[in-house]
Amino acid sequence: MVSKFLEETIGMVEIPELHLESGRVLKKVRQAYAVYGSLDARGVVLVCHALTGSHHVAGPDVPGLPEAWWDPLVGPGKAIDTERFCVLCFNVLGSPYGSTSPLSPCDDDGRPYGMRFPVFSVRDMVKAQHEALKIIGIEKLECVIGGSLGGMQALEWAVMFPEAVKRSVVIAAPAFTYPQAIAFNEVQRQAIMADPQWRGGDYYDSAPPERGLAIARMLAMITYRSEETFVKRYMRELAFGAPWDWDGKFKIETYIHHHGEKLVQRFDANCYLYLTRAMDLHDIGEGRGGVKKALSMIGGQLLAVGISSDLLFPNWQVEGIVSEAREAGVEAFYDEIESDNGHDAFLIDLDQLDDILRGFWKRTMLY
Ligand SMILES: CC(=O)SCCNC(=O)CCNC(=O)[C@H](O)C(C)(C)COP(=O)(O)OP(=O)(O)OC[C@H]1O[C@@H](n2cnc3c(N)ncnc32)[C@H](O)[C@@H]1OP(=O)(O)O
Ligand SMILES: N[C@@H](CCO)C(=O)O
Repeated sequence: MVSKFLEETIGMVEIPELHLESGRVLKKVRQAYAVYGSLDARGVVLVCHALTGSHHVAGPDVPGLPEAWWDPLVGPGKAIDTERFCVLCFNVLGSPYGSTSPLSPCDDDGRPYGMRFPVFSVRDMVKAQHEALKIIGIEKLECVIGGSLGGMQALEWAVMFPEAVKRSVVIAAPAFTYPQAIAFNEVQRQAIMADPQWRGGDYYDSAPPERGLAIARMLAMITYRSEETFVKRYMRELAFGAPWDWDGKFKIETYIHHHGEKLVQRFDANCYLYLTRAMDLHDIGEGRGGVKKALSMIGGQLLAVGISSDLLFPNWQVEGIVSEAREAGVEAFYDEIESDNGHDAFLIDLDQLDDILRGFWKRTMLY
């Protein structure tokens, strides 16, 4: 029977023990997830979310979760078609939207872990998702797809579990995080840590470090857009006042302030520290004899999608995955979103992404 509406189920799986790359062990690890369509569908598509996203990928608002971020792409008849596939997304380890994170109670005293939470990696996120899928009863994935941090997860999925992943789509993510991106992340973390309200991460009984987190997001927004966008939208226009009196602001200033103020209402500063650290640690070649050797482990087909104006993870870094993967004998394709919107184009230019995905499905005979 064909259903006209998107059906979403929010669930939770608990993994008894998760052995992290660092050697630390987390017990009773919770993985919140969303499922779209029926688990009896012909196959499963796993969607991986980015830094501040959640497992709520599509559909109407869900209380406690941010607005759906890929609604135009996921649903009946859409590029990620919930009438053909069961679509699943996990809230990543370390995120504040339900999965185990620095907000979770620590075994020692029942208080939130804060900075006592172990540093974890993208591989740990993927390992947790793999364990959770086993509990749910899913062994094979028609496709794993994600952008940014989600793209890092999709690539790790393809390398770590080649027997399970038939296709992977890596959008706006590199094979490893280059130094400039680590530098951007470090400035953001320092903004949080310099906020006196951060208190070494132990702020759960007091006011949270909103100022620091807002400044972190302000910088991040500059890396998520592009000079072209800012010139087109704001150029040097004033939002209000006179800038030589300190009471005035350019429109570009009020824009980044707006996004800073919005994030503090929905995100946790310690989670931000840990998730950005996990992005820094991303390197598929690490411990595997280099990037090409790691890519040679991929069993299925790979599509990497760059963004022409991406400042954070420039298109040449994404294209590099494909050239190395081909040399390693993997059936790999490169495509590009042509856009001025910068890194976040994978959340904005969805008509282009729709075409790119449908093209990849055709090429790889998904349908
Ligand atoms: C994939 C994932 O897993 S991550 C989750 C994705 N979601 C987010 O990142 C949430 C934050 N949102 C965003 O970054 C963006 O809104 C996107 C990526 C969703 C869409 O991008 P765009 O369409 O370019 O939106 P834009 O960046 O212009 O933001 C629009 C907001 O800025 C405000 N804004 C625009 N210009 C200005 C300005 N000069 N001064 C103040 N505010 C401004 C708008 O009023 C609007 O506010 P609202 O969101 O409160 O309604
Ligand atoms: N803007 C998105 C993507 C960042 O990579 C987010 O906040 O998660």
